[in-house]
Amino acid sequence: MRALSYDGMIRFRFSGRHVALSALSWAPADPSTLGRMPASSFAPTASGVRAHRRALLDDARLYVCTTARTETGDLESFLDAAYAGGVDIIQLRDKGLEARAEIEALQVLARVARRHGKLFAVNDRADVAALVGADVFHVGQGDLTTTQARTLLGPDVIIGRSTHSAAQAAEADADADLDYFCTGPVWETPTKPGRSAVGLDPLRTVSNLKTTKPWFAIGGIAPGPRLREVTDAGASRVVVVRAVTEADDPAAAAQALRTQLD
Ligand SMILES: Cc1ncc(COP(=O)(O)OP(=O)(O)O)c(N)n1
Ligand SMILES: Cc1ncsc1CCOP(=O)(O)O
Ligand SMILES: [Mg+2]
Repeated sequence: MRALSYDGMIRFRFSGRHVALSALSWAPADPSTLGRMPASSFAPTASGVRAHRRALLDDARLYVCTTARTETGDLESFLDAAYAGGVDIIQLRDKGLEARAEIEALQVLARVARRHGKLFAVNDRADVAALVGADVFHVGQGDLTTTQARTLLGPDVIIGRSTHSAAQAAEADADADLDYFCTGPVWETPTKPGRSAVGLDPLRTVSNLKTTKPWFAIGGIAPGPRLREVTDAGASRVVVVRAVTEADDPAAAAQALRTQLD
């Protein structure tokens, strides 16, 4: 592996292929300070990368998480269809993948996202997010702290967190190093077994908080009455899994959700 400096970015060459680490124009932290860096240590770079990603996040309405679709072998065509149908952000969320397979699937996702001028996200693993130059990194309540994630990824990566109550959402909104948060699961879902539904009330509360950050409702959302309940409760952005990943026509499913959200 060879590191090359390039226009303020660092590219690593893996067996002839380049992976851009677009977030790495910041000074790496002293490992002894890991977990104790103040938010102000992470001034955005002058690259414009963060501003561009933030602008795309601010406009985002529809966020999809997908597996690597190993059984069907149609990851690239699925991603193309989902973005073409109006999905703004796609996250690879495949708990069964080992790191190398995850990186390979993310390289496909990165390529398709670039083709569409959209954002792509990595779940849970900051090392993987750094290696693939992720636009977005998502953490749950028990994952890395925001400070730990920022220390590893730098200022340009969009960071989001799952919340399961209005109190956690308020805390996320007040976290200077977080860019967005998600609240749910609104309904119980087989996609996140063991996580109880929070219902619509937290959405109403969060909506009344007049939060400063973009936030998404998640969990059991589908086009039609369920999405209407969510928007009536005050959410204007949603994350879905099955509604798009299990659709016969993912582009049409995404379009149906987008039309209802816009
Ligand atoms: C966009 C988005 N929202 C919520 C989650 C769930 O994150 P988490 O609670 O950490 O659960 P896992 O996905 O890690 O099982 C997410 N991944 N993405
Ligand atoms: C990852 C995650 N976290 C909370 S709910 C959920 C899954 C939502 O999946 P679906 O849209 O299929 O109900
Ligand atoms: Mg997680």
